[in-house]
Amino acid sequence: QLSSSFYSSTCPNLTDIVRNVIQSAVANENRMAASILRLHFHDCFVNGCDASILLDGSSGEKNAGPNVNSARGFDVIDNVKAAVESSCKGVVSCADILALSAREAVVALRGPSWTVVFGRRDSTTSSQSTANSAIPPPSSTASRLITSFQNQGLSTQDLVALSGSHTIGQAQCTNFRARLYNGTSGDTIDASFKSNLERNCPSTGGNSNLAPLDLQTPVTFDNLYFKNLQAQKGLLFSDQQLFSGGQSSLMSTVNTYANNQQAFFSAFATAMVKMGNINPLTGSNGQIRANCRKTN
Ligand code: HEM
Ligand SMILES: [Ca+2]
Ligand SMILES: [Ca+2]
Repeated sequence: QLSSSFYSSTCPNLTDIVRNVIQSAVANENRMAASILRLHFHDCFVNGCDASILLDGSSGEKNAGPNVNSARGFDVIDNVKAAVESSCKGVVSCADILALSAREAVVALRGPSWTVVFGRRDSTTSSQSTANSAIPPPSSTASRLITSFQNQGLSTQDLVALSGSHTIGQAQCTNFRARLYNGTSGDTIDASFKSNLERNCPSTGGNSNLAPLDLQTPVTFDNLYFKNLQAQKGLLFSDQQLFSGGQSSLMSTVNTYANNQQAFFSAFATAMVKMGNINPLTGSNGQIRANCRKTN
């Protein structure tokens, strides 16, 4: 029941306002597009797309394992919200702002566009424990990834398409170190790719050192992520599992997207709309937060 025209009378310039703020944030730091896209994912997988991840508080989602010292871009979302509030006071939810910002972030790095539907409302709670259980870790096997996406109503095609988000952005050493030094059962990482990663990710220390999720084009939204997987050059164990985890439907979907960027773009757009529809608060449930970091 979300709708593309939800704000057409109450905030007719919403798209332009959000686009301007996101474009300038991405121009200032290309990686910010990736960080904003990831915030929308980490919101939607935890009690639906309700801006729960944006609430401050040490017992909330910001301090959950997948987010602490990792999720970023909250200041940019504050700037988007401030710009929206100055034209359309009290009408646009933080959850809708995040969904629209994610699309504008992808478009800013030359990725596909899609129609964003609106009408989500904001939660009054944030669940650290649900974030810890619902967001899959980078050590996930293919079957764990399938189950975790299935729990959100997302298919194996959606899993592979949405994982294509890792065509942009960075990951910290702590999230791929085990592959380099401990060896992960079933891992198939390319040997020279592995030695290159070891240079900036030592066996101890350097936990927050960064490596690009797509070693070829980390600031362009394209299909090279899938070609990397075919070459055993996915950065995270979970990335490589899509091609090498023994699930033939995942592997063949990776091949399809590696061979046809348009097929990836169209599946990504479809999957982003599906993800954005996970369990929204609507009608009189929840609220329109005045400040995305706090309940009213
Ligand atoms: C399939 C399961 C997934 C796993 C296990 C996973 C895991 C991760 C990890 C560990 C990082 C690096 C975080 C850090 O080192 O601070 C990361 C980054 C990222 N993830 Fe995922 N992710 C998954 C799916 C997704 C999805 C569905 C999206 C978006 C729709 C997404 C978007 C991103 C982006 C854009 C980044 C880079 C963020 C930045 O540079 O700030 N990921 N992911
Ligand atoms: Ca949420
Ligand atoms: Ca790329």
